[in-house]
Amino acid sequence: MTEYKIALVGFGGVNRGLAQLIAERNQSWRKELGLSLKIVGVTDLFLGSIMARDGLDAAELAKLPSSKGAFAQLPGGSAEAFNETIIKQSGADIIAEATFTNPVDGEPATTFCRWALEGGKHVVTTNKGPIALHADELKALAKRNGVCFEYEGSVMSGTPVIRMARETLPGAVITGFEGILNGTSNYVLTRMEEGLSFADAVRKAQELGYAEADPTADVEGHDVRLKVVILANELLDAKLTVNDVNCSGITSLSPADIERAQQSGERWKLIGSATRNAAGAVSASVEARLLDNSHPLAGISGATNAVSFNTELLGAVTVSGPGAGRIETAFALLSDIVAIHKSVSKK
Ligand SMILES: NC(=O)c1ccc[n+]([C@@H]2O[C@H](COP(=O)([O-])OP(=O)(O)OC[C@H]3O[C@@H](n4cnc5c(N)ncnc54)[C@H](O)[C@@H]3O)[C@@H](O)[C@H]2O)c1
Ligand SMILES: N[C@@H](CCO)C(=O)O
Repeated sequence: MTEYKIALVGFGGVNRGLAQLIAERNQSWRKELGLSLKIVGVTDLFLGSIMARDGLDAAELAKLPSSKGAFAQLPGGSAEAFNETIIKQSGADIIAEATFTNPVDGEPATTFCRWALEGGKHVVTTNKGPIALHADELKALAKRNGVCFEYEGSVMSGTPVIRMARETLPGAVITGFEGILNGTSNYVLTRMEEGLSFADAVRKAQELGYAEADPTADVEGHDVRLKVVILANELLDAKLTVNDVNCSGITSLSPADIERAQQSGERWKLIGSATRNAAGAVSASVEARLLDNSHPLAGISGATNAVSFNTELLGAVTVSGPGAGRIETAFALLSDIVAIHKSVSKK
C-alpha cells in the first residue's frame, strides 16, 4: 500500500469533489487500489490557502464554506493563495490542478504545471488550457523529470476516453471522431426542448457545477474546440492549434428552431469532429448540427457526452457517459492517480 501526498490547486467544484471522495473512500482505496491519499496543501485564489505536511482533514476541507478567504478560519490557514509555496514546498508527491480553464494562453495553470513537474512532482489536471495549448512542452518536461502528467478529465469528465483509446485502440487505426463534448450546452439544448428558456437552462447548468466560470465558453463552442484539439492531437497525431478549428456554438438557436426540429423528428446538437484524409491532413470543426432522431448521437441528453471514433478495423466505436459534474470529474483525477500508481509500481 502506498500513501501519496497530494496538494490541490484550485478548490472549486472538482477539487472539492476530490476532497469529498478522499474523506469518504480513502479506507476502501487502500484495499481496492493499493493506495491512499493525504492532502498536504490546498490553495485557491478566492478561498486562500493552507498547508500541513502531516495532512489535513479531508472531510473538514470538503465542508469549508465558499466565502472569500475561508481558509483563514482553519488553524494555520491564510486568506491569501500561496500557490507557488503550496506547489513547491508542501511536500506533495502529486499536484491536482483544477483552476479556471484559460482558452487563450492556458495561464496561470500552465505555470502551475511547470512548477510541479520541474520540482519532480506528478501532475493530474482537468484543465483544458494547458493540454490544448502546451501539451507537448509539458509532456516533455514530465519525461525529463521522471514524473507523470495525466489529464483524462480534460475531455468528457470522468468518462474514460483518452486513456481508453490510447490503450485499447492501437492498431484499429482511428481516422476521425465526432462527438457531443460539452455537458453544459447539451444540458441547455435538452432543457430547451422541455420548454425552459436559454438563460434559465444556463443558470441551472451553473448551479449543477457543469458550466465554466464564464459559460460563454460552453455555449459558444470554445470549450468543445479545446477538446477537439486535445483529442485530435492525442489520437490522430495531428498538430492542431485552436485557430485551425472552425467554431460556432448554440447561441443563435432560438426556441422556435428547437421546436421546429422536434416537430420534424430531429434534434440540434453541438458537434465537435475531426477527420484525417488520405494524405494524412487533419481537419476539424465545432458547430451545431441538426441530427435525425435515428442518429446515434441524437439520443444523448442532459450533461451526458458521447464520442464516436471512426476506425479502419472496427468501424465506429462509441463511448458515452458523464461529460461534466463535480464528483464525475473528481473521479477523472482519481483515475489519473491510479495510472500514476501503476506506472510508479512498475519501476
Ligand atoms: N466542473 C466540471 O464538470 C469540469 C469537467 C471537466 C473539466 N473541468 C475543468 O476543471 C477545472 C476546474 O473546474 P471546477 O468546476 O472545479 O471550476 P470552479 O470554477 O468551480 O473552480 C475553480 C477554482 O479555481 C480557483 N482559481 C482560479 N484561478 C486560480 C489561480 N490563479 N490560483 C488559484 N486558484 C484559482 C477559483 O477560485 C475556483 O475556486 C476547470 O479548468 C474546468 O474547465 C471541469
Ligand atoms: N464546462 C464543461 C466542463 C467539462 O469540461 C462542460 O460543460 O462540458
